[in-house]
Amino acid sequence: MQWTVVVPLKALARAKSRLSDTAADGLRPALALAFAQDTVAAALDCAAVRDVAVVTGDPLAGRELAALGARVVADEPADGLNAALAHAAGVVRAARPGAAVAALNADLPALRAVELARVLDTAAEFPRAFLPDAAGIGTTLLAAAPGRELLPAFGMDSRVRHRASGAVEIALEAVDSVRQDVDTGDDLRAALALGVGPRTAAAAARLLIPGQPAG
Ligand SMILES: Nc1nc2c(ncn2[C@@H]2O[C@H](COP(=O)(O)OP(=O)(O)OP(=O)(O)O)[C@@H](O)[C@H]2O)c(=O)[nH]1
Ligand SMILES: C=C(OP(=O)(O)O)C(=O)O
Repeated sequence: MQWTVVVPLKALARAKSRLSDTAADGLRPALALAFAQDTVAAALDCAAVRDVAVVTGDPLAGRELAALGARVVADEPADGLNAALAHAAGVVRAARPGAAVAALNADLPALRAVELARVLDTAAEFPRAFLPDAAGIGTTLLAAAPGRELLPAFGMDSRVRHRASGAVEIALEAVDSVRQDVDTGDDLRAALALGVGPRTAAAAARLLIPGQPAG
């Protein structure tokens, strides 16, 4: 099965507020964009991915991610993350009613195409499926097979809420790069240890992160 991956990205100026102790106000927008670029580039490189749609109202992010090959969907109805995902899934399905749709967070800078393919191939066995984040509390990917609504419930404690919604939890080993979202300085250190994409590596080099290898 080939998936349309929907990546939500809020305005860069407001993004990654929980990284404020690691990255100053002036550096966070570039860091958030770098995470999204490395996430989208890896998704586009994935054999199980047909195409990538980024749902964002940020003009710079929209231009940069379109340049990588993503389609940009307007951030409507301006009512938060889950509404934006439901809107984008609707736009995708309006054009291709049989589309398999997977929502993927934009903050996965260590994402590897082969690991994403394993997750999506497993998701294809179920009507709806999700992958918990590295912390075991949230969600990094929610997938809906053709003909199934996405029904996104991202946000606080989304692992419990996605499970309660009937989505099957994907329990794969060795897909750390798909689970390692970056919300805090510790998350960023964990992602750097896994190995991040080139844009995040360059952006992180401008931060002074204890424990980060030099060069
Ligand atoms: N299009 C869109 N994406 C959103 C919205 N809110 C959050 N996102 C994205 O959804 C994912 C998870 O978002 P959050 O954890 O709420 O925000 P964040 O910027 O990652 O981090 P914090 O500011 O620290 O909460 C990220 O990829 C965000 O960019 C929204 O209203 N619209
Ligand atoms: C929105 C989510 O991600 P984050 O950890 O970035 O808040 C989530 O886990 O549902």
